[in-house]
Amino acid sequence: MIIIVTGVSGSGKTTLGSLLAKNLHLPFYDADDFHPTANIEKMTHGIPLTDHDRWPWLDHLAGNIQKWESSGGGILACSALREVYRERLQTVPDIIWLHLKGMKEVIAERMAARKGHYMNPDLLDSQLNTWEEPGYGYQMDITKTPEEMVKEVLSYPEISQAASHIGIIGMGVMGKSLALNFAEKGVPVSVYNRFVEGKEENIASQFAEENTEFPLLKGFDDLAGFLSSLQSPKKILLMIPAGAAIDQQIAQLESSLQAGDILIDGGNSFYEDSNRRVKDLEEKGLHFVAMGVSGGEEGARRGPSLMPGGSREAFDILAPYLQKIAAKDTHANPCVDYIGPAGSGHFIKMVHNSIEYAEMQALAEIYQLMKYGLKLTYPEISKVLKNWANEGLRSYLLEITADILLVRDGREYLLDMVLDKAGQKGTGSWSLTTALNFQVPYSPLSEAVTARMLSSNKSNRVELAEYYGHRFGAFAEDKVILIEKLKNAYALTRFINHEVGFDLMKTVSEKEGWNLNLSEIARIWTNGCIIRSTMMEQLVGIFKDNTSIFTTKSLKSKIKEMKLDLTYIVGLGLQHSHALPVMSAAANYFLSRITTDSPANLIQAQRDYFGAHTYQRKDDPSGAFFHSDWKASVPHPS
Ligand SMILES: NC(=O)C1=CN([C@@H]2O[C@H](COP(=O)(O)OP(=O)(O)OC[C@H]3O[C@@H](n4cnc5c(N)ncnc54)[C@H](OP(=O)(O)O)[C@@H]3O)[C@@H](O)[C@H]2O)C=CC1
Ligand SMILES: O=C(CO)[C@H](O)[C@H](O)COP(=O)(O)O
Repeated sequence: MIIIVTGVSGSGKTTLGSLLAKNLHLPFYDADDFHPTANIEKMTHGIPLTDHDRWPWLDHLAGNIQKWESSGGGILACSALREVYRERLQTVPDIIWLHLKGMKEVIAERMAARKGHYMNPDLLDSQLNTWEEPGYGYQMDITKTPEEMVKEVLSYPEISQAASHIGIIGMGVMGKSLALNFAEKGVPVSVYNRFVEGKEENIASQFAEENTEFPLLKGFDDLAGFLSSLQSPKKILLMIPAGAAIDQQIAQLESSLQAGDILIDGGNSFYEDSNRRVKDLEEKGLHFVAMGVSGGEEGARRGPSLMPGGSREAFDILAPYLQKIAAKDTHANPCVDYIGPAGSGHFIKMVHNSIEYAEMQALAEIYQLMKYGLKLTYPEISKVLKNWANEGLRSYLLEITADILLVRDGREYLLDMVLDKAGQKGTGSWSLTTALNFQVPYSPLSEAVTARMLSSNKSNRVELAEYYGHRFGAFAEDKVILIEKLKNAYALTRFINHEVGFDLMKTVSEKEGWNLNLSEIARIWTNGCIIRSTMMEQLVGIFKDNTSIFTTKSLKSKIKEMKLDLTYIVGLGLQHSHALPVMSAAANYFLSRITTDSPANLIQAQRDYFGAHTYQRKDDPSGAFFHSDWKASVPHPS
């Protein structure tokens, strides 16, 4: 939405425009700020501008208007005294013109009261003489207060009924937060939630009513009304559960959409479903953008990490909007970029979540070791984690864990009241099946999923704990030394978790021909998402020059040092009956990756013994396959 406030100098364009911008959450621009120095010099000295002076300035503004419109709109205060000037600015359709009108005396008084403005009050006569009365737009009486004028403007049909740039379906945790994020960035947004009689009624309209500070947010409880409120091409973001709900929602929408309209699935859909949907909808002339969204409720509201894949053409249309709502990296660049074709955006979100699972499990293991092994109190553990954050291990998950440990429920810690059965919705398990399908070793990350499964069978655990008399053992070692070793063990586990996830992305990208940019993915994950961390910032540089964390020269000596502590901690923990699924799998994974002589020669021999599966020989570089009659060759004791 572009609104241009016109009128002679001193008529109150800047006051009304900036107040309106605040109310509509749109950026405000003052055309005076775009004048070249020569024009300012002239006006300061009371010399009227000629058309020759104005054309380059107007052309510059006209170009900006197009840019502002494509990135969600803006409000411009510009004298635009003559019709030819206004025509020059009319570079996008549907500009809303507000023309400020008032008596010369009132304007002169205001100009005289103005401090620090370069416009010489003597120019008022020249301005009034140049002014050509427009036959369109809204004529506004400047004797009203700016607040009264804003109220009046907000009731104009062009604004109150303006077509929305984005539509969101699904007013759950994420949909609501994203809607407010868009509205706050000045993007006109319509929202819709399904109507289930007696259960889910008027969710979207109520939501809009609860958020009247965003006049460009409109709520609809009927799908037809929602769809007709959207600008063409329609851009509809689905924030509903993955699976059948997405297919049903697409089926319900399809007949009302036109070629070129864009559907975006921002949920945690399985990427193979997204592969299919991108293809199916493309064949029907519709664009489908399968977009991973991370950051939870707070991220969605304040700035998520966004991973859009699928239709490139649609991404280019959506980019200005997504860039507005996304988190910003350390260089203030938005944490969003086109990921790749088909379901690649959902694929990397799935991998993100499996790293998330492993990072959470690693912290759970650290917490367990500190609580039962080191006998630290919750505030002590929290303090250690905060220190680690300040010593280079900062991550969102580490920080929230340090917070969680301090929360009380009456006299108890709330954490002690939380039932130890971990839930999961699918992305973790899908990552494992995908890794298996692509033959990518995934043990540390898969252990995190398995740990959640094991935790969920609480009654069986309780029964077996009693049966075997399981108790966590306490460590006798020096606490300070052990905490340092734990820190290194945790740090290396994190590198390994990320190596595993990025390795899956590298392999699938090569096999699917997606050309995923690992460094750019790391950049998108440096802010907004759940696995954001200082390590992720390091990975941006690492994946520019390396395809593996393990071959990064600058990390080699540190990794070697941390390896000693990881293996020590895993050994110590296991000896003291602490299950450490992710840390031990990480140690095993790393050792297996750096071993020259693996015992797999025995596996091959066994396979050949019982099934004639053949094997290759170390002393035959040709790679030929051999079979031996192992049984017949066993020397019998004489
Ligand atoms: N919560 C989080 O931290 C994150 C969630 N996600 C993903 O985003 C998506 C939405 O999550 P979230 O907002 O948390 O979920 P919620 O459960 O909070 O909201 C789900 C929304 O979908 C609607 N809905 C449910 N079933 C259907 C259906 N069959 N047809 C149409 N609408 C339906 C619900 O409407 P009603 O109220 O009528 O039931 C509700 O508005 C999911 O895919 C989730 O995995 C992604 C990143 C983070
Ligand atoms: O996508 C998310 C964050 O990025 C979800 O919040 C998270 O993955 C929840 O998944 P689960 O319920 O399986 O733990």
